[in-house]
Amino acid sequence: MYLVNARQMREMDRFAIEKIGIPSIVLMETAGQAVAQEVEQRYPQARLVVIAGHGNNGGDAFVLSRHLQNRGFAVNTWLVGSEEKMTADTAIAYRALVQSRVHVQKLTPKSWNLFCRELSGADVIIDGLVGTGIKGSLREEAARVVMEINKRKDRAAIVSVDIPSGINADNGVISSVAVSADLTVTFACPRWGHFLFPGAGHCGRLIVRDIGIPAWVGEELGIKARLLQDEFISTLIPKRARHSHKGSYGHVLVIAGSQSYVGAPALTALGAIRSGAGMVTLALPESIQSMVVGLTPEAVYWPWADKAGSFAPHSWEALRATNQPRYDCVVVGPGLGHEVDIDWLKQVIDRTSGPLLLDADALNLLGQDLTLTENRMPVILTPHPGEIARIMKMTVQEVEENRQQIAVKFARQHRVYLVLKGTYSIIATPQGTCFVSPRGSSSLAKGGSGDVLSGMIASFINQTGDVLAGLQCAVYVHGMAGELMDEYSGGASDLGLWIGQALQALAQKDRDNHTL
Ligand SMILES: NC(=O)C1=CN([C@@H]2O[C@H](COP(=O)(O)OP(=O)(O)OC[C@H]3O[C@@H](n4cnc5c(N)ncnc54)[C@H](O)[C@@H]3O)[C@@H](O)[C@H]2O)[C@@H](O)CC1
Ligand SMILES: Nc1ncnc2c1ncn2[C@@H]1O[C@H](COP(=O)(O)OP(=O)(O)O)[C@@H](O)[C@H]1O
Ligand SMILES: [K+]
Repeated sequence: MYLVNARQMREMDRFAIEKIGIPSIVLMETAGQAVAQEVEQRYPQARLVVIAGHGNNGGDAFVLSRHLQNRGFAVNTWLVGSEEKMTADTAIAYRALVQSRVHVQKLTPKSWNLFCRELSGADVIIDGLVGTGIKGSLREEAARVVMEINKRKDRAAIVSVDIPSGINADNGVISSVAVSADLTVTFACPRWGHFLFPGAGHCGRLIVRDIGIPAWVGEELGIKARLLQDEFISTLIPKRARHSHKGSYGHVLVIAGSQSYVGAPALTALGAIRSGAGMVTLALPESIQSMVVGLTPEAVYWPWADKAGSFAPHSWEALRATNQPRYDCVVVGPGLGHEVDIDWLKQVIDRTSGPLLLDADALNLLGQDLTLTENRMPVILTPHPGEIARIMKMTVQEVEENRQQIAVKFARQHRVYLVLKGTYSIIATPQGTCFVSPRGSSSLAKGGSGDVLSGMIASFINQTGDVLAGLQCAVYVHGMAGELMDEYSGGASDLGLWIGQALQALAQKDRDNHTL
């Protein structure tokens, strides 16, 4: 499913109207009807207050008000704005509502108290004040209305049309206030503002409804961002064959760990093993090997020269041995600590082959010289916002406010695959496309979850035989596993169990899709 900004959504609309010939009023009617259906299904017999602005977001609200009234709901509809400023379609939707003998009240200083009383009597408040057309921060009257809506949050369900009013659909920024919705019903495809914070935190449950715009329009318009979904990921999950052996599922090499971070390599190995890797070799500083073995008996161990609990400067020479097996994907970084230097990393990069994933401390080293991976492909970087901020010499806040742009630009410029972790994780490719995973939970906001993810990525790259497919599977399944795990008690080392459950659920979905 495509993920768009406000301009791209307008282009999609225009394409549907001008090139396909769907009248704009039909799009509005379908959008309004879709929200009405969602409300009817979820809140039967609720007393409703519908709030409409004079833009097209308000037009959708007028349509849904008419349909819900016809369905027998008690609806009070308020216009916040003026009839003169209505768009052509909104004016049509407004006339149809009035001519259906529905009374629409206009918010004025005189009617303010009545408006507040009606809000207090509502079971459901529907917010059609402003949608993707917002400019800057909400004007005073709209901001006051939003604050009144939010005051009823405990007593009424709040449903936003398209996007909660006050959120910038391009970047999730809230300039002053925004509606805090329980349910948001959007149309055709989601907007970036639904997945970027702080706006994303105001959407509640997000429903995307088809309004008749064909999916291929996104491709026609060259939209490069997509939201990952169960249906798509379930087709990527590697199948297990009865007639197979450990070599069938790839060999992951993890070069990681130090005395202070004994668990990190074990968690990376766990991520790989619990997501189906055939073989995992752990290259560790010699002195910590005996401790890690107890944590991961499935791995093969490769002790490298040690200096005070970290990799010794020349430990990479282990890679010189001519009889070393071929590794299908190499992960470098988890728990390396600060003792290894950039020359060590350079040697490791130059002397290994196949897909290379740099995580954690390897990313900090890479920040000193971004040309290190220039001659190596494919390279995967998995920074959290703090790591990419260090690499790019920005603040974490700057990163968080520009997640999409930073991920896409960095991946393109340095020709790497980049996973910008966090809520919600973004996968960006060297070709400039990007994918957002809606999956995840605060159960993952704990040390070690990222180590598990790097192992999962390597394992899925090997099993799918494709870097992008491997990344998509790993990020998505990791997030799903987090959702299944208890938010409080689940730790990174418990993820293994939930990875299995997530994979089973996706595999079942794939089977269902192939059953007539
Ligand atoms: N394909 C789609 O997604 C469709 C979208 N439609 C709706 O159309 C909406 C976009 O319509 P518009 O482009 O008319 O824009 P909106 O209705 O979202 O916003 C523009 C209106 O909001 C007011 N406004 C803008 N900034 C404001 C601020 N800071 N404070 C207070 N008021 C402000 C403007 O004066 C104008 O009246 C979508 O959000 C959606 O609800 C539907 O009508 C049909 C199809
Ligand atoms: N609140 C959250 N919601 C969704 N995913 C989260 C959340 N917190 C953390 N994660 C995910 O957990 C992982 C944490 O990685 P990272 O910060 O590198 O941890 P560590 O280095 O301790 O292993 C990332 O994949 C991130 O996207
Ligand atoms: K809205």
